[in-house]
Amino acid sequence: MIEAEWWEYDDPAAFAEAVAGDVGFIVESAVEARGQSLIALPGGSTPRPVFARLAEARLPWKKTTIIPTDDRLVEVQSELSNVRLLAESFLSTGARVFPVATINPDVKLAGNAADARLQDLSWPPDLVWLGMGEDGHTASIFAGPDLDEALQAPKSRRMVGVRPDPLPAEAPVPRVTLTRAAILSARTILVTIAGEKKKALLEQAIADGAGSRLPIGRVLAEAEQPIDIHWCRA
Ligand SMILES: O=C(O)[C@H](O)[C@@H](O)[C@H](O)[C@H](O)COP(=O)(O)O
Repeated sequence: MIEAEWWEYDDPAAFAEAVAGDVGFIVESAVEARGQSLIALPGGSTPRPVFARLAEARLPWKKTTIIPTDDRLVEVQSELSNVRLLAESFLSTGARVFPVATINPDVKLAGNAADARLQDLSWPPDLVWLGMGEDGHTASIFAGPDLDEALQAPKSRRMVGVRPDPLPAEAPVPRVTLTRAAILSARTILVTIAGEKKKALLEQAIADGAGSRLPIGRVLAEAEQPIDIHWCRA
């Protein structure tokens, strides 16, 4: 049974402030305990106001590495690039923003390259922060041909390449994504969603757990750590 703790907000500003505060606490605690922090941040639109607040916080950024939970296989200057948003949001803080995507027509090779890059990092992440799509995907773990590989990858495998089918309308490109094992290795897992529809979907995924038809339910079902869910009504 997934142990989920829900935090609910009516006001987007309160949501952004609370999540930025939690992430900042994780970064500070990690640097205090281990001299460095590694956080994995999601793409999408929900996190953007949080990134803006977080980047203003006085944190040990120079001892912090930021990776995308997943990224699209596009040029870094593309609007679709997650690492581009992370660089725009956090490079000015002095944090290291660590790209994982390479342009490769063979998504499996792109996945191998991304995994090799992450093998160079001190693991596990102090935080994996996830969003969720209206189809229940999380990171770039989608239902479809690559789901089992992302779910069943061994603990040593940190990223895989995927080509969702159908390609998601908001970013119809192949991707690399953290595997379930990599997500669950995190010291802390945090999920942010907005709107009633996604709340109901995530509640169902959590209730269904390993039997969920939604990727996020399958990912979180094996979690041993409690999952903090921040939901903004608006
Ligand atoms: O690369 C991505 O698109 C994200 O990692 C993805 O998993 C995102 O978190 C969800 O699609 C939710 O996106 P919104 O926050 O925009 O709803």
